[in-house]
Amino acid sequence: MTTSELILDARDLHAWYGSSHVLHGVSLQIARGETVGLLGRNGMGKSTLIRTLLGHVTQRDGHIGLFGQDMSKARPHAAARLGVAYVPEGRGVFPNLSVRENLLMAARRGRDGRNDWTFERVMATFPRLQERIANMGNQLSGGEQQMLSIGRALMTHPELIILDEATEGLAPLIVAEIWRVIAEIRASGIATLIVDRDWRKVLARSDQALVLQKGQVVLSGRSAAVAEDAALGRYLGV
Ligand SMILES: Nc1ncnc2c1ncn2[C@@H]1O[C@H](COP(=O)(O)OP(=O)(O)OP(=O)(O)O)[C@@H](O)[C@H]1O
Repeated sequence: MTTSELILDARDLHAWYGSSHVLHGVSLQIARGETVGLLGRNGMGKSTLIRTLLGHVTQRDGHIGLFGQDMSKARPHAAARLGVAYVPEGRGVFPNLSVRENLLMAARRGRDGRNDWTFERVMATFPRLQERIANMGNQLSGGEQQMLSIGRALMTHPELIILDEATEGLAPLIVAEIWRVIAEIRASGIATLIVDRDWRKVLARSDQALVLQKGQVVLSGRSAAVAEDAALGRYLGV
């Protein structure tokens, strides 16, 4: 893979919370349109890695390249302007705006002028949201809010969507619905970084995967190979 195909090129990342050293030299590359799974037990550094990539962890070291730009010292929001949409667990919805307003407010063209994720397409992708179109954000169930968050991310025409525990705590039917949408996003050519407790699904639906243990990458590669690795169960505690 040539460097120019990489939309994210993070190398040797370290992160600290005060004196606590949490990431110990993590590298992560994502190519255009690629789906990457990020696995690891609780507290191993997955969210910290994402927050570091987005510039939210200020005590950090290492290189972060995004679309060929050096973002190592960038502030939060700079990544969003470049086309990275972050869908944090159960957040990102305006409670006092309707579903329609939440979506329309997020709308903007992609960096290359793309406008293929229209309001109508998002509605067609999430039939449940269509039924709730006039409801306020705070009248939605947790699953509907999560869908709305993903819908808002799509309306920004991102190059990369980061989904941190998008299915956490949701009913099985809703979880299945979200995985269906994740597959649709993948098929549409948007790169994704996915954190989810269901490691089997993550590995079955991603191109590459990496497993974190105590802030270090202990296993990485093609997802199919990671799924077959004898050490996987030990790292995930399953
Ligand atoms: N704001 C914070 N201040 C101090 N320590 C933190 C903070 N956030 C996370 N940590 C610590 O950093 C380590 C990594 O946490 P992180 O949330 O990145 O793990 P994770 O793999 O995402 O796990 P989880 O699935 O539980 O969120 C843990 O030891 C955690 O206690």
